[in-house]
Amino acid sequence: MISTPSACIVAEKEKVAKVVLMPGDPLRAKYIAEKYLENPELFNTVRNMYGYTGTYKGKRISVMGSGMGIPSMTLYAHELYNFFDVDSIIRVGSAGALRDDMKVRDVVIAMSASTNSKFDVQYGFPGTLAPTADFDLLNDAVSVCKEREASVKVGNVFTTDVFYNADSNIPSLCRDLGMLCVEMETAGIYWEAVASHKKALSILSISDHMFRHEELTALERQESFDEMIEIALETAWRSL
Ligand SMILES: O=P(O)(O)O[C@H]1O[C@H](CO)[C@@H](O)[C@H]1O
Ligand SMILES: O=c1cc[nH]c(=O)[nH]1
Repeated sequence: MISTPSACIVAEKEKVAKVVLMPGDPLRAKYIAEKYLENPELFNTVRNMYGYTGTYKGKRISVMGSGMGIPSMTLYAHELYNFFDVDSIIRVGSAGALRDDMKVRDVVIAMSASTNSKFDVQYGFPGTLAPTADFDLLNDAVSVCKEREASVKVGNVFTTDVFYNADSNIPSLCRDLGMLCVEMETAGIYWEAVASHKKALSILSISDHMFRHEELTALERQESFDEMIEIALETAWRSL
Protein backbone atom coordinates (compact mmCIF):
# COMPACT_ATOMS: atom_id res chain seq x y z
CA MET A 1 0.00 0.00 0.00
CA ILE A 2 1.22 3.50 -0.85
CA SER A 3 1.22 5.47 2.42
CA THR A 4 2.87 8.75 1.45
CA PRO A 5 1.03 11.91 0.35
CA SER A 6 3.50 12.29 -2.50
CA ALA A 7 2.00 13.40 -5.81
CA CYS A 8 4.79 12.54 -8.21
CA ILE A 9 6.75 9.75 -6.55
CA VAL A 10 4.70 6.60 -6.12
CA ALA A 11 6.71 4.24 -3.93
CA GLU A 12 6.87 2.74 -0.47
CA LYS A 13 8.87 5.01 1.84
CA GLU A 14 11.31 2.20 2.67
CA LYS A 15 12.22 1.81 -0.99
CA VAL A 16 14.15 5.10 -0.96
CA ALA A 17 17.59 5.39 0.67
CA LYS A 18 18.65 8.20 3.04
CA VAL A 19 20.83 9.76 0.34
CA VAL A 20 19.75 10.35 -3.25
CA LEU A 21 21.87 11.31 -6.25
CA MET A 22 19.80 13.46 -8.65
CA PRO A 23 20.72 14.12 -12.27
CA GLY A 24 18.30 16.23 -14.31
CA ASP A 25 18.00 13.47 -16.89
CA PRO A 26 16.17 10.29 -15.76
CA LEU A 27 18.19 8.33 -18.34
CA ARG A 28 21.37 9.46 -16.57
CA ALA A 29 19.78 8.09 -13.38
CA LYS A 30 19.25 4.74 -15.17
CA TYR A 31 22.85 4.78 -16.40
CA ILE A 32 24.19 5.43 -12.86
CA ALA A 33 21.98 2.74 -11.30
CA GLU A 34 22.86 0.10 -13.87
CA LYS A 35 26.59 0.87 -13.95
CA TYR A 36 27.33 1.60 -10.29
CA LEU A 37 24.67 0.13 -7.98
CA GLU A 38 24.42 -3.51 -6.98
CA ASN A 39 20.93 -5.00 -7.25
CA PRO A 40 19.28 -1.73 -8.38
CA GLU A 41 15.53 -1.74 -7.85
CA LEU A 42 13.28 0.69 -9.73
CA PHE A 43 11.06 2.50 -7.19
CA ASN A 44 9.45 5.21 -9.33
CA THR A 45 8.21 5.32 -12.90
CA VAL A 46 5.63 8.13 -12.65
CA ARG A 47 6.24 10.48 -15.64
CA ASN A 48 9.23 8.25 -16.50
CA MET A 49 11.15 10.05 -13.75
CA TYR A 50 13.09 6.91 -12.92
CA GLY A 51 14.22 6.36 -9.34
CA TYR A 52 16.39 3.40 -8.29
CA THR A 53 17.78 2.12 -5.02
CA GLY A 54 20.70 -0.28 -4.77
CA THR A 55 23.88 -0.72 -2.79
CA TYR A 56 27.23 0.92 -3.34
CA LYS A 57 30.13 -0.59 -1.38
CA GLY A 58 27.59 -2.17 0.95
CA LYS A 59 25.45 0.92 1.70
CA ARG A 60 22.01 1.77 0.27
CA ILE A 61 22.00 4.71 -2.11
CA SER A 62 19.21 5.96 -4.40
CA VAL A 63 19.44 7.77 -7.71
CA MET A 64 16.52 9.59 -9.32
CA GLY A 65 15.98 12.13 -12.10
CA SER A 66 14.97 15.67 -11.11
CA GLY A 67 13.78 17.02 -14.46
CA MET A 68 14.91 20.44 -15.66
CA GLY A 69 14.65 23.70 -13.74
CA ILE A 70 13.90 24.71 -10.16
CA PRO A 71 10.14 23.92 -10.22
CA SER A 72 10.72 20.30 -11.21
CA MET A 73 13.82 19.72 -9.06
CA THR A 74 12.27 21.23 -5.93
CA LEU A 75 8.99 19.36 -6.35
CA TYR A 76 10.84 16.02 -6.26
CA ALA A 77 13.29 17.17 -3.60
CA HIS A 78 10.46 18.40 -1.36
CA GLU A 79 8.75 15.03 -1.61
CA LEU A 80 11.97 13.09 -1.01
CA TYR A 81 12.95 15.17 2.03
CA ASN A 82 9.50 15.48 3.60
CA PHE A 83 7.59 12.32 2.63
CA PHE A 84 10.40 9.78 2.16
CA ASP A 85 12.72 10.80 5.05
CA VAL A 86 15.66 11.45 2.74
CA ASP A 87 18.51 13.23 4.57
CA SER A 88 20.77 14.30 1.70
CA ILE A 89 20.42 15.01 -2.00
CA ILE A 90 23.45 15.31 -4.25
CA ARG A 91 22.70 16.82 -7.65
CA VAL A 92 24.84 15.35 -10.45
CA GLY A 93 24.14 17.79 -13.26
CA SER A 94 25.51 19.26 -16.45
CA ALA A 95 26.46 22.91 -16.94
CA GLY A 96 27.81 25.42 -19.45
CA ALA A 97 31.35 26.65 -18.65
CA LEU A 98 31.95 30.37 -18.21
CA ARG A 99 35.73 30.48 -17.70
CA ASP A 100 38.39 30.24 -20.41
CA ASP A 101 40.35 27.62 -18.47
CA MET A 102 37.45 25.15 -18.43
CA LYS A 103 36.58 22.43 -20.95
CA VAL A 104 33.93 19.75 -21.44
CA ARG A 105 33.78 17.04 -18.73
CA ASP A 106 35.53 19.28 -16.15
CA VAL A 107 33.92 18.92 -12.73
CA VAL A 108 32.60 21.81 -10.62
CA ILE A 109 31.42 21.65 -7.01
CA ALA A 110 28.88 24.40 -6.30
CA MET A 111 29.69 26.11 -3.00
CA SER A 112 26.87 28.57 -3.69
CA ALA A 113 24.50 29.54 -6.48
CA SER A 114 23.61 33.01 -7.70
CA THR A 115 20.25 33.04 -9.45
CA ASN A 116 17.50 35.00 -11.18
CA SER A 117 14.91 32.73 -9.54
CA LYS A 118 12.37 34.15 -7.08
CA PHE A 119 11.58 30.73 -5.59
CA ASP A 120 12.71 31.88 -2.11
CA VAL A 121 10.08 34.65 -1.87
CA GLN A 122 7.73 32.03 -0.39
CA TYR A 123 9.84 31.89 2.79
CA GLY A 124 9.13 35.54 3.66
CA PHE A 125 12.74 36.39 4.52
CA PRO A 126 13.16 40.17 4.09
CA GLY A 127 16.33 39.92 2.00
CA THR A 128 18.25 37.32 0.01
CA LEU A 129 18.30 33.82 1.45
CA ALA A 130 21.74 32.73 0.25
CA PRO A 131 21.61 29.34 -1.52
CA THR A 132 24.66 27.47 -0.21
CA ALA A 133 25.87 23.88 -0.09
CA ASP A 134 25.81 21.82 3.08
CA PHE A 135 29.33 22.19 4.48
CA ASP A 136 29.78 18.54 5.52
CA LEU A 137 28.85 17.26 2.06
CA LEU A 138 30.99 19.93 0.41
CA ASN A 139 33.95 19.14 2.66
CA ASP A 140 33.63 15.40 2.00
CA ALA A 141 33.38 15.94 -1.77
CA VAL A 142 36.51 18.10 -1.75
CA SER A 143 38.35 15.45 0.31
CA VAL A 144 37.29 12.76 -2.17
CA CYS A 145 38.63 14.88 -5.03
CA LYS A 146 41.97 15.42 -3.25
CA GLU A 147 42.33 11.69 -2.58
CA ARG A 148 41.56 10.89 -6.24
CA GLU A 149 43.84 13.73 -7.39
CA ALA A 150 40.85 14.89 -9.41
CA SER A 151 41.05 18.41 -10.77
CA VAL A 152 37.86 20.23 -9.79
CA LYS A 153 36.79 23.82 -9.34
CA VAL A 154 34.81 24.84 -6.26
CA GLY A 155 32.84 28.08 -6.20
CA ASN A 156 29.78 30.05 -7.16
CA VAL A 157 27.60 28.93 -10.09
CA PHE A 158 24.71 30.62 -11.89
CA THR A 159 21.31 28.92 -11.64
CA THR A 160 19.09 30.39 -14.33
CA ASP A 161 15.35 30.10 -14.92
CA VAL A 162 15.98 30.94 -18.59
CA PHE A 163 17.92 28.60 -20.89
CA TYR A 164 17.44 30.68 -24.09
CA ASN A 165 18.05 34.14 -22.63
CA ALA A 166 17.06 37.14 -24.78
CA ASP A 167 19.81 39.14 -23.05
CA SER A 168 23.07 37.90 -24.59
CA ASN A 169 25.18 39.87 -22.09
CA ILE A 170 24.28 37.61 -19.14
CA PRO A 171 27.08 35.02 -19.61
CA SER A 172 29.85 37.64 -19.69
CA LEU A 173 28.33 39.43 -16.68
CA CYS A 174 28.30 36.14 -14.76
CA ARG A 175 31.91 35.46 -15.77
CA ASP A 176 33.00 38.93 -14.66
CA LEU A 177 31.31 38.33 -11.30
CA GLY A 178 33.30 35.13 -10.77
CA MET A 179 30.71 32.46 -11.51
CA LEU A 180 32.11 29.21 -12.85
CA CYS A 181 29.27 27.83 -14.94
CA VAL A 182 25.56 28.05 -15.79
CA GLU A 183 22.86 25.50 -14.99
CA MET A 184 19.24 25.44 -13.83
CA GLU A 185 18.66 23.68 -10.48
CA THR A 186 21.36 24.25 -7.83
CA ALA A 187 19.88 27.34 -6.10
CA GLY A 188 16.55 25.52 -5.87
CA ILE A 189 17.89 22.40 -4.22
CA TYR A 190 19.96 24.49 -1.79
CA TRP A 191 16.87 26.50 -0.75
CA GLU A 192 14.70 23.40 -0.53
CA ALA A 193 17.26 21.68 1.69
CA VAL A 194 17.43 24.65 4.09
CA ALA A 195 13.64 24.94 4.25
CA SER A 196 13.28 21.18 4.86
CA HIS A 197 16.17 21.18 7.42
CA LYS A 198 18.08 18.69 5.30
CA LYS A 199 21.35 18.59 3.32
CA ALA A 200 22.21 19.22 -0.32
CA LEU A 201 25.23 19.45 -2.58
CA SER A 202 25.46 20.10 -6.31
CA ILE A 203 28.26 18.60 -8.39
CA LEU A 204 28.34 19.50 -12.08
CA SER A 205 30.04 18.27 -15.24
CA ILE A 206 30.75 20.73 -18.03
CA SER A 207 28.71 19.79 -21.11
CA ASP A 208 29.43 22.86 -23.24
CA HIS A 209 31.23 26.19 -23.25
CA MET A 210 29.35 29.50 -23.21
CA PHE A 211 32.05 31.31 -25.25
CA ARG A 212 33.55 28.54 -27.40
CA HIS A 213 31.94 26.08 -29.79
CA GLU A 214 32.43 22.98 -27.65
CA GLU A 215 29.57 20.72 -26.64
CA LEU A 216 28.77 17.11 -25.84
CA THR A 217 25.99 15.16 -27.54
CA ALA A 218 22.85 14.14 -25.65
CA LEU A 219 24.19 10.58 -25.33
CA GLU A 220 27.53 11.85 -24.03
CA ARG A 221 25.69 13.98 -21.44
CA GLN A 222 23.81 10.85 -20.44
CA GLU A 223 26.74 8.43 -20.22
CA SER A 224 30.15 10.12 -19.99
CA PHE A 225 30.18 11.94 -16.66
CA ASP A 226 31.82 9.12 -14.69
CA GLU A 227 34.28 11.27 -12.75
CA MET A 228 31.45 13.42 -11.33
CA ILE A 229 29.32 10.35 -10.63
CA GLU A 230 32.13 8.56 -8.79
CA ILE A 231 32.89 11.66 -6.67
CA ALA A 232 29.19 11.94 -5.83
CA LEU A 233 28.82 8.25 -4.95
CA GLU A 234 31.88 8.36 -2.68
CA THR A 235 30.55 11.54 -1.00
CA ALA A 236 27.14 9.92 -0.56
CA TRP A 237 28.74 6.80 0.93
CA ARG A 238 30.67 8.89 3.48
CA SER A 239 27.48 10.70 4.53
CA LEU A 240 25.81 7.46 5.65
O1 LIG B 1 21.92 17.80 -17.23
P1 LIG B 1 21.02 18.38 -16.18
O2 LIG B 1 21.27 17.79 -14.84
O3 LIG B 1 19.55 18.32 -16.58
O4 LIG B 1 21.41 19.94 -16.04
C1 LIG B 1 21.42 20.92 -17.07
O5 LIG B 1 20.85 20.48 -18.29
C2 LIG B 1 19.54 21.05 -18.49
C3 LIG B 1 19.56 21.98 -19.66
O6 LIG B 1 19.99 21.34 -20.80
C4 LIG B 1 19.21 21.79 -17.20
O7 LIG B 1 18.50 20.93 -16.35
C5 LIG B 1 20.58 22.13 -16.70
O8 LIG B 1 20.68 22.43 -15.34
O1 LIG C 1 21.64 24.99 -18.13
C1 LIG C 1 22.58 24.78 -18.88
C2 LIG C 1 23.24 23.54 -18.97
C3 LIG C 1 24.27 23.37 -19.83
N1 LIG C 1 24.65 24.40 -20.61
C4 LIG C 1 24.02 25.58 -20.55
O2 LIG C 1 24.37 26.50 -21.28
N2 LIG C 1 23.01 25.75 -19.69
